Amino acid sequence: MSGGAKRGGGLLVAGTTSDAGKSVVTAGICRWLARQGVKVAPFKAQNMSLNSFVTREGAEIGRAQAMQAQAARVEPTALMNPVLLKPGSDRSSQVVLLGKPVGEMSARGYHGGRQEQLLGIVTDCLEQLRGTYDAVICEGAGSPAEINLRRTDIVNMGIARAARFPVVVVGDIDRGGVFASFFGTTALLSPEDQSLIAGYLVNKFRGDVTLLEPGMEMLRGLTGRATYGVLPFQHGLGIDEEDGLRVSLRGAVRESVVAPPVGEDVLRVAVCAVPLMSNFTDVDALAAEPGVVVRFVDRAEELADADLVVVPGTRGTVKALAWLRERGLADALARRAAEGRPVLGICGGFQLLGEHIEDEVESKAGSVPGLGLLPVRVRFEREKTLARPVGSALGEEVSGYEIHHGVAEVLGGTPFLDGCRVGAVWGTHWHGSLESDGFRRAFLREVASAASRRFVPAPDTSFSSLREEQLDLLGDLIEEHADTDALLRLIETGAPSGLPFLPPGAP
Ligand SMILES: NC(=O)CC[C@H](N)C(=O)O
Repeated sequence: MSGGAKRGGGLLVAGTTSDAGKSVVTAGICRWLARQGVKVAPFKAQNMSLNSFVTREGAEIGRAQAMQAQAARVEPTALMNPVLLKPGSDRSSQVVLLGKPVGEMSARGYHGGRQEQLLGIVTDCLEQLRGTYDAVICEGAGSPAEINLRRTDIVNMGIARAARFPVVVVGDIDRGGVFASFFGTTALLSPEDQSLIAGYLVNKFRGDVTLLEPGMEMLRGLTGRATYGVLPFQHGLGIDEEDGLRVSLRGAVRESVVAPPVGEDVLRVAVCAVPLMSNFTDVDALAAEPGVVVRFVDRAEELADADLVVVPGTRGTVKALAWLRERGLADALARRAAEGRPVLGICGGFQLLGEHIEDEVESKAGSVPGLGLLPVRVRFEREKTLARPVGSALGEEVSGYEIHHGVAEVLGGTPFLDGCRVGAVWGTHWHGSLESDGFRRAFLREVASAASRRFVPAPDTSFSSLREEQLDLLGDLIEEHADTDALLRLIETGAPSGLPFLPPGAP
């Protein structure tokens, strides 16, 4: 395959549960194949996430697929994630189709018909990718054995069946129950689906593999299927994961780099864990700086010792505003602003720092007063702004991306990217600006000085190199701990024939 002799091979990476590690395994396989000279693309028919990215063509896709494209060393496109569901509540999501929003939909309405119509579209996207790439590594969602959803499935066995792709099921052994999960996941599928389940991949293993080996032998005896690898537990690999419907990251600390701080003080960043937080990955670039400690908070008291408070993006600007007020965070932010202590609002977080919001689109709440910390008026439009702007701030080049319905009219302050700054309160619609190394350092110097901290940013943190290192680590995991010859055979020739059927099958 490495010579590009054969087109259109592939594999579906499914999971026994959400969070089993499908996204990172898919990325690892992409990086390993790319290193072998294989022209490879990632694919996820349908993703549910509030962490999204804008392609060069201006299409919105899940961040996980953009990260996997980088692992594959190819430019991300809408084909790689044709359906993106962005939850707006527990029951409804914005449906983004081929990179553009097409409407809000209830879960019932979606599974009750719409999803079936989408199978044709997503298989068509996969076929287009297969026509261009030697291999397409597909990621499933949740578990392929969600028996209530199988009939309308377009992301697990639905897509594997349409493409006749072999399936490898990833299980998280750290939670226990991995053998039963592998067995049960297989045994609850129809005979036709089971014929594509090639085998298993154990993820997040700690300890001595020889202790696991008898279990894998028994699993082979029970299922007639091989375990393609045992990947060890690794810290710090949570790059651009999906967030599913997780409501809050309250109390979570973003994993920081191991390098010691350069200056005498650390810098504490508190990120308000607003409802429907979008692209909280924006703060990963801060956590990548030695000496910057990033944590998610939801109490006013937690802002007291923070040197910088970030109000991140949200799919519910008006909802987030009400939440900040209810929890006393709004008052704490106003006090900070008055004291000249730094606050950074990004996208939805920027919008709510303004004076006024007119929203007949997202919340349909009409006219809502903002926190009034920035001279900005926001009006929500039906048309979504999707862009990849470049510009400069604090004398440094900045690039970012924009995903929002709200349009901001900036009425004063010092210009800052597309937004403005008043005193120590900064606001912009741009996501990803902190990934620009020079700007991030300059911004952190401003924060340190406003907070009177003897914090010094490291002179050489390169966010893109750190990201590359992580992707390389994922490639190493696959190369060193999976049976890559067997995986390559699967990708090239499909599931082995004669795989046994495990009763009872699909109900
Ligand atoms: N990404 C965001 O934070 C979006 C902000 C807001 N919900 C809008 O659509 O305008």
